[in-house]
Amino acid sequence: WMKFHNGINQYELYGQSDPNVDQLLKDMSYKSIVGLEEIGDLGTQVKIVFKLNYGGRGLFKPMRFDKDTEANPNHYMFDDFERHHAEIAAFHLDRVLNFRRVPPVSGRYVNITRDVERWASHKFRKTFFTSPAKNRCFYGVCDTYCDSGQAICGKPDVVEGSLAVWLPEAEQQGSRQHWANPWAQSYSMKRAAKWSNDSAYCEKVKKKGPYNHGRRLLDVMDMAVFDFLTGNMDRHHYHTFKHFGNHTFILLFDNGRGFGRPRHDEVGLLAPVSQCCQIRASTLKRLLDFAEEAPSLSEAMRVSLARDSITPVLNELHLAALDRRLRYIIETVFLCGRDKDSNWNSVVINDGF
Ligand SMILES: Nc1ncnc2c1ncn2[C@@H]1O[C@H](COP(=O)(O)OP(=O)(O)OP(=O)(O)O)[C@@H](O)[C@H]1O
Ligand SMILES: [Mn+2]
Repeated sequence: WMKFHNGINQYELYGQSDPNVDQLLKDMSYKSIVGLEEIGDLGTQVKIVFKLNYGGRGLFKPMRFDKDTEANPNHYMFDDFERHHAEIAAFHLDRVLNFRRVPPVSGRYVNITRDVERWASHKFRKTFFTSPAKNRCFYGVCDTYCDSGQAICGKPDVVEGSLAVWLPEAEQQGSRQHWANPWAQSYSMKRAAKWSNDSAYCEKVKKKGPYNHGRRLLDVMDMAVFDFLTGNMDRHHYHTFKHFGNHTFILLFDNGRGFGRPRHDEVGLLAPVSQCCQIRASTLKRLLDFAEEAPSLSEAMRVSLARDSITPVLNELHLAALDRRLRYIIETVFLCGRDKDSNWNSVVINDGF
């Protein structure tokens, strides 16, 4: 755990072939839970910070739906539930794409009695009950979805979920800055997002800091590629580590609303790329490699996810969607180059990252 914290640098969360990350993933799946912290104040849905043996800590999001349940198409994104399998798959996708900007996430089986109730405070413990089907359940304390109708239930007391490695605390160089995503989706049922009907939107963003200088705009393009691949519309903000300044990578946690609709491609998520007509050269190369040579993106993901304790994590529909969306991104970039009279130097940017 300490190696992971110490290895975070200005450009990435961990090194390309860091063996410690695989060890960390295993530890998060299997090391004993020795305590917990309740963090109902962190967001709308129930989640728990578990303390593990040997000083580890991780953010647990319990399973609400199995991996084949799709998001309700009549729900706006902000009414969608978080999916633990999306958190796990997003980490693997980020690593397969060589971004290394998502904190490691593992699948984890948790015993509600032994691992949760045992360590729960008085207030938390009052939310535990046995369901009519004789399974052990809890609903926790949080803003919106914490009542007995939305309880998390074990089988009979074991529940599956995702465990994300805890990032360093603010006082240990972990202080994070959060930034509004210029291309955030609309969070209103009545209003369209401001970028969606303004053809000069990108030019306006490009004039403002931190997008007018350095790597940030290209990192936003990478974020769009990533969110389009996962289908996560809930990127209202993004984070950076404060002490690395502005010339640093975008940290991508909170991916639980991805992988909800494998038959649908949310093209609006790619608006930054189609409006700015820019992509980082290393990102495009990575995407082209997956499009043209083996392994395909879906195959690379299948192999990577096979090592998780709750494999397969993604079903075939979600894996196929990754290949389809990958082709769509490449087409979008090619159309940009064509429209700019094949001035590829303004489309594909080699910034050394
Ligand atoms: N791996 C992590 N390490 C440390 N802190 C984290 C980690 N993941 C999340 N957090 C903190 O917990 C907060 C809530 O986490 P997250 O955004 O994943 O949950 P959420 O339920 O989707 O929240 P919201 O409803 O606010 O979007 C984050 O804003 C962040 O401050
Ligand atoms: Mn969220």
